[in-house]
Amino acid sequence: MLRRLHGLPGVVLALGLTVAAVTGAALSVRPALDRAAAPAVPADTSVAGLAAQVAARHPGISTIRQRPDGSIAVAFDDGGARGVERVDPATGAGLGPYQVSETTRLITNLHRSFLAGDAGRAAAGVGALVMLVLSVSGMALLARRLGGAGALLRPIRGTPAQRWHGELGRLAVAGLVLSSLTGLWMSAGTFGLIPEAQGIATTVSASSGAPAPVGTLAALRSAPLADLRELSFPDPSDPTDIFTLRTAAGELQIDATTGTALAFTPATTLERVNDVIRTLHTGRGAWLLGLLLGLASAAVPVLGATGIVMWARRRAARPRIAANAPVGSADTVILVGSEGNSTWGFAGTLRAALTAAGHRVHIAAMNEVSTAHLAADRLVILTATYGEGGAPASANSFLSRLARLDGHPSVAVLGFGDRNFPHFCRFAQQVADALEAKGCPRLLPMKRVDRRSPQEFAQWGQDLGAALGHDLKLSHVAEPPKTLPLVLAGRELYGEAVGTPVAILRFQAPLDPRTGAPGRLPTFEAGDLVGIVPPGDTMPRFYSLASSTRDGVLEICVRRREGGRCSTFLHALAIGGGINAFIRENPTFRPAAGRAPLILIGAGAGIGPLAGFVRANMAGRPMHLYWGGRSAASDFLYEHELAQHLAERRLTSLKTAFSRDVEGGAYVQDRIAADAPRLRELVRQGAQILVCGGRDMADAVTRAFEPVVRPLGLELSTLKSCGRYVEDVY
Ligand SMILES: Cc1cc2nc3c(=O)[nH]c(=O)nc-3n(C[C@H](O)[C@H](O)[C@H](O)COP(=O)(O)O)c2cc1C
Repeated sequence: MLRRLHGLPGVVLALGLTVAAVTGAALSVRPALDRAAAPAVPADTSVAGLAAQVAARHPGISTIRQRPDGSIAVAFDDGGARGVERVDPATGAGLGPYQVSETTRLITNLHRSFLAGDAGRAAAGVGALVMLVLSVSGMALLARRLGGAGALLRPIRGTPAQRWHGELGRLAVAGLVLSSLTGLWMSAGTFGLIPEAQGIATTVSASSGAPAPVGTLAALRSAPLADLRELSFPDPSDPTDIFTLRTAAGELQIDATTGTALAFTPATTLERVNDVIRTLHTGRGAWLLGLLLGLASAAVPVLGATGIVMWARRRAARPRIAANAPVGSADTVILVGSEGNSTWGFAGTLRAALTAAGHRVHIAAMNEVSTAHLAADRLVILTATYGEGGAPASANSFLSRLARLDGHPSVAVLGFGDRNFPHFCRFAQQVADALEAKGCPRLLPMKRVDRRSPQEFAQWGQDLGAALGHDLKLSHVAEPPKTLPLVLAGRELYGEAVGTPVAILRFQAPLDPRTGAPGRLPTFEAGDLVGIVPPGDTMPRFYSLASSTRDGVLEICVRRREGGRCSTFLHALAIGGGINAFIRENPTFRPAAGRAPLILIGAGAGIGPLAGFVRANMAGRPMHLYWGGRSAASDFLYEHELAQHLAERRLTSLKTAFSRDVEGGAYVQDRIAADAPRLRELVRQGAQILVCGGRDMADAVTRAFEPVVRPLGLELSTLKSCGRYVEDVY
């Protein structure tokens, strides 16, 4: 619901909102400029003083108006010479005609009505309402992603579009809510939806003698100029006409002959509210607020563009459920909990494999769960986890609905998540627990898939097949990747002597066959993943990238595994040999922005992305690398390059551990334990820790790191949840 409220309306109205916001941002600068240009109003000047000075020059003066920035405009009709003039509040001297520039007029009209009269004004009002809904629903969505309202200030992870959208959104939300609420109010006022402020009409009788000089009128002499909004002069042809002085407090009628106050009509509450709202919307009279509101509005085009990118991606990945077996006839029901939609893709692969094996399969979102679903023989649940271990969008009402339903199918739950989060697949665990508590027999123990690993999914498929009594081959290829050809340009081989053959492989784009010029590499950063599909296979294997596009090569470290189809293929590839590959962003595994130190920890081929981060560290940010191999003589990957980086200060320190060396014989976690005080100091300075390598090594590093941070009153789970301890583990 929230997403529907936020997504499509935002995309459809992005252009209109951008026009309103950009023009609003442009107008927001005016109050500050006007204020800088407006002459200062002297504290001791009275309305009478200024009126006398101006009246001496303009006998046909009709009004003196003070704008919120303090500038004064005088309207006059001096026997045919009519006009509006700006005057100096201190001397009453003319400062030239008062006029609004054509550009300002155009921007104002665009802002208020899209240059389309009443229809445009109504559209602007609707725009304000949409902006309000988008701001509030956007914050609610962000809170849900980050784990609740209390987590709204946490670092935002995801693709660049998601990060920009979230970061700018939370910076701008207060300004946008204020602008849209006040805009909505003003718009409602324009269309008479807010009752007009009804001043109490007072009938006064003024004396009809000769008017006294305006500078002598007592009621005007006692009115400070700073309070003036507008002073209307009496009509010279009507001897009984009066002066009307408007201030924030109300309206004062003044006898033109005696200068006495005849009646005072205080401003109504509604008038005061309107005043405040106008100030809050325009920043007139509050230039700093105006500038802040302008900044918030300036974020709208970026929010619109990133929002459209996110929406388009989600749409492209949206499940297309074709030929779904009716729930009543299905023996197997698959329920999906997803937010970013990738889990739907896995569910589609599972459904295809089960259908091929002769099952009748119905697939639906977890939020749709009903008694009919629970009447099937078996229920398979695939669900992601979000925020602080919470439910994804399509499953957020599942647990409460389930509690009200009857039925006991046998169940298998598969969680999709990311080990970098402190609550890995926690929602899937909650679902499995709830089903067990309900008395549903377990078809399989609950399993977890880390970062959409097709291998882990395939493994689970084998287990499910075994439980069902037939083969189940799940080869999941997330949205068929568009691969591009690459050719092997260089190779270094390590570790053969110690039984861990690891190759550093460097690929380039093939030469353009027509021009012979070097082809272009796709865009990637160190730490992103390259998917490589080995010949005769459909399932890609993913390798962490050790280089970025700027390095001019695509570099990976590949350990050859016994029976490993892709690693064997890559190790056997001759220079000039080709592969088909595609890039998958891995935005969670990147050095955070800033100059805080980085602690890079890896073992074996896990050094790849870490070496890439060091290579890119031209700015000399403090980087400390801990790396473990087997033998310094055989598998010290990047030895020479790292030595050079140390000399160039791209790398601050390097600690290695070689497990098979006679001297030393240590693992990377031993180095961490030995260096605890130094590492603790780095964490105290705000260091981010990036770990890359095998699961066992990562677990050992976690155990070694916990005592490092505990004396600081920190838990690794806290560091993980704010992106300061991230793992890329296989
Ligand atoms: C903002 C955000 C929060 C996440 N929170 C968690 C979490 O707390 N625990 C977890 O295991 N995975 C977490 N993940 C990872 C997702 O569950 C994982 O990427 C999943 O495969 C996404 O599936 P979907 O595309 O179907 O939504 C999070 C991902 C994002 C983008």
